[in-house]
Amino acid sequence: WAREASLGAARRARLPPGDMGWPVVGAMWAFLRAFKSGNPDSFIGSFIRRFGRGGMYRAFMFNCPTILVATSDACKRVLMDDDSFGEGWPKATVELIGRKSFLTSSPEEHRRLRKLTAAPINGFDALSTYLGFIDRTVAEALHRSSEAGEIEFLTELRRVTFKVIVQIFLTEADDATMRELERSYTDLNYGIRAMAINLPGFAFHKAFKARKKLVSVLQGALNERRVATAKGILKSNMDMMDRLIEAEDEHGRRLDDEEIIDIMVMYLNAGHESSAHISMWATLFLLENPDIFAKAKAEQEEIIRNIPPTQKGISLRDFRKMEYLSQVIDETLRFVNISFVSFREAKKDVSLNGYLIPKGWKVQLWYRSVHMDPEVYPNPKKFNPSRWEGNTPTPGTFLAFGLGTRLCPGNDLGKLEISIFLHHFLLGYKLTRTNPNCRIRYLPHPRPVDNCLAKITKVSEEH
Ligand code: HEM
Repeated sequence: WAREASLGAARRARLPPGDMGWPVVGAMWAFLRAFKSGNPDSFIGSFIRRFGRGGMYRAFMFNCPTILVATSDACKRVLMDDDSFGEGWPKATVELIGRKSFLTSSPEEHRRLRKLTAAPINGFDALSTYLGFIDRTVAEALHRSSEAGEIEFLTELRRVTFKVIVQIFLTEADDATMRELERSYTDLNYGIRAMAINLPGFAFHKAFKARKKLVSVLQGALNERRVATAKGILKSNMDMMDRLIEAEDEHGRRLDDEEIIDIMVMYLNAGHESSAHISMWATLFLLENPDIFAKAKAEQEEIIRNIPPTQKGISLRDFRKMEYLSQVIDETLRFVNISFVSFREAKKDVSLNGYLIPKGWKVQLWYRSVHMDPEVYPNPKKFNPSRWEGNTPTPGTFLAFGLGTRLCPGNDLGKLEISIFLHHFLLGYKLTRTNPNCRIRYLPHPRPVDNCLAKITKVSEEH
């Protein structure tokens, strides 16, 4: 109320409709209740019901006055306007991912570091470099899982995608380091969308301890690199940590340890969670829809038939031929909404759709609402990969990877990993869930609470 009052009557009258909720907690209870009840759309639904379909609402969330934006056009305008909007992530996310990561860097620093880090993970050449490693890692993991009896399918997938991102960022990490990092990331993630309450029993507290462990492991790796460089030990292959150590800005300034570590913490996290979750969901949707499964499998069989006998494994060209599989993945991304919301902050007073977004207020971009809007996606609750056939989405309607200068730099890599996993799965394996009707938890990402307990069985001898 105090934050609204300080705007003055004229500016207050231009705020979008909404309600600041209960003192201190604001709309957080309603948000958590909706996500824990298994019906996350009921949160924005309650604003629509009370204040109309305008798509912009005011609320108090994560301890800040906030404008919720839930239409594709308004999301696009915020995402494309870097002069008016900067990053505005909640305190918990910034504390856990790192104050010197992309989440808080200045626009110039962000541009520079993004260029440095995105080039080695994107584009034809970069992806060709990783394809063989991804292919082998996926094939081995599926084979191992099929011999292991009951497994947590999601946990196995997270191990696969984590191995890939560690290979790119920290090539020489040994198994013990990998395991330590992996365990800490599980705890870190559970705190990322929580309130920043650093008291025992709260998700943030455990996550903060996990961050400390991650920092100490990465600091150890960084120290080793610096010692090796000082001794003049040269490596033949540079990984991302080497690139970050070597990087200089136009004044010759290098990144300090804290900056390198925060960028690594961010990339190692962003680079494995989403790909693993989407691989799991795509597999489950394929199994629930036998006709879609059959069509996707037929496409993969056709691709395999056309691989020349001299070629080992699949190539990037084969991956580009996976048109229907790409539709299955896009539909999974739309349907699951792994990044259901993104956060910005107004750098100045902004007028949008006739409403005021006051300077300093947070802006939440509800990607989930855009993907579930029946005017954008008819029958949105139906999993229908064919809706993507011949359909290039208009900008702002498909936000699975964001948009604008913060567009996900790992979008192609993520899709490649998911495609390779599904390629192997469709051709050679079957999955039987232990609890097919297991409850779904929506925070921090949608997943069955049992992490998808299942048995994987081989159906083809070729695998
Ligand atoms: C299916 C897989 C993935 C999904 C759905 C996904 C989704 C997203 C989304 C929605 C954003 C933008 C957030 C915003 O609007 O501010 C984003 C940013 C980001 N993603 Fe991804 N991502 C995926 C895979 C990856 C991979 C494989 C990597 C690493 C190689 C990665 C690294 C990042 C980074 C570093 C950012 C921050 C970019 C910036 O602020 O400039 N992501 N991702």
